Amino acid sequence: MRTSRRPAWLALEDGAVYEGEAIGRAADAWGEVVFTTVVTGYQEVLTDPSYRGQIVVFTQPLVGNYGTFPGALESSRAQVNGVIMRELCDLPDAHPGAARLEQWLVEQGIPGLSGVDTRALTRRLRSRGAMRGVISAQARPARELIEAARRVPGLSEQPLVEEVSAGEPYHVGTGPGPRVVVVDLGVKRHIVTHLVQRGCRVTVVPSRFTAGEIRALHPDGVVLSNGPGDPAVLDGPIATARELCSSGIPIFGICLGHQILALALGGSTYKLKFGHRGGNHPVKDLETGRVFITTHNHGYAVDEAQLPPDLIVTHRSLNDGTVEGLRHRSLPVWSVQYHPEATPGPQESAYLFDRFVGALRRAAGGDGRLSGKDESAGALA
Ligand SMILES: NC(=O)CC[C@H](N)C(=O)O
Repeated sequence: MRTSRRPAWLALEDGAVYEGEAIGRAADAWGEVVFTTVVTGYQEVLTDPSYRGQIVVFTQPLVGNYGTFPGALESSRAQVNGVIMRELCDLPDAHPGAARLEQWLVEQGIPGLSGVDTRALTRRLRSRGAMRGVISAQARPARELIEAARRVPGLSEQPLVEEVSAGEPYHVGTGPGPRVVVVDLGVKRHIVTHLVQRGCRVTVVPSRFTAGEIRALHPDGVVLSNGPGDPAVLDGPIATARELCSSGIPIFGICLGHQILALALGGSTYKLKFGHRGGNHPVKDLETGRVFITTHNHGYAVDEAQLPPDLIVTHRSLNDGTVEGLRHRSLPVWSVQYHPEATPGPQESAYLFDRFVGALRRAAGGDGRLSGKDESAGALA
């Protein structure tokens, strides 16, 4: 059972203040306050590096009810700046092999609030947009907290990708399949797992790696990973992606990687009002007509009105029409804005990994090298 019950507050930059109980690490936190509609998978959300710089509100009212597990981690540690929920639900004592969420939050150094009216908070974030905010368990005048929220740096002003990217390259998988370099902009573990499960030998490289350093690894294909923050400020990865595209290497961009590809090829991105975060977003694959229920975590999107003529929209959100997938007309370059690895969420978009790895296999199986031409583009389309 939880023993301490300390009041704590969330203040938003628009002047709203919500009261709850302090959970997790006893410390103040700040960040962009966003909500996710996932029902399960709270630990995957909290360890997803794309949430770096953000305080995450769960709309699901009960969080913690199946504990925490090492297998649910999307990176080596919790990445969010803070967490807000309606009820921190105690794990039943009899639950085998699991640890309590609150203890895990303390160990991971994540401050949070429970007991918050998350329906009212979510409605506010939906109507006014994602906002900067602070969490504090220190009794202070509301005005001070609101002013602190207004001083929180924006996502574009923080070196978030550098903070979460691997320091050094590492290898995963010894399979006989294609060699894939994953550019770690804040990669979720399950992206690598999906590649390894399909026989790939994966090398994960830091975001600072240049196109030349990546090509020196002789990859059959490159994955540009998900990651935190504003894609438009990432000059280094954008330049790397541009050079890789022109070299004809097959590339699959996921979420931040999708945005980087669009920017590298002459497109632009914009910030969504409150973003897409959840495990229940309908997306239509425009080339097959099928609709998938998908996992999302993005606050930015590719601007369809500014799309260069070489990029074709392949997937679209059925909630708000945003671009959710792209491919290049002639280069073997594909991307999706959402998360085919899911975790948490429905697994039905894993077909995108099949298509990518299948395209790499076919290209390598022909004349032994990758052509980079229409055949593989068609295979993934
Ligand atoms: N999951 C991601 O890769 C997120 C991409 C980007 N940081 C966004 O918020 O849109």
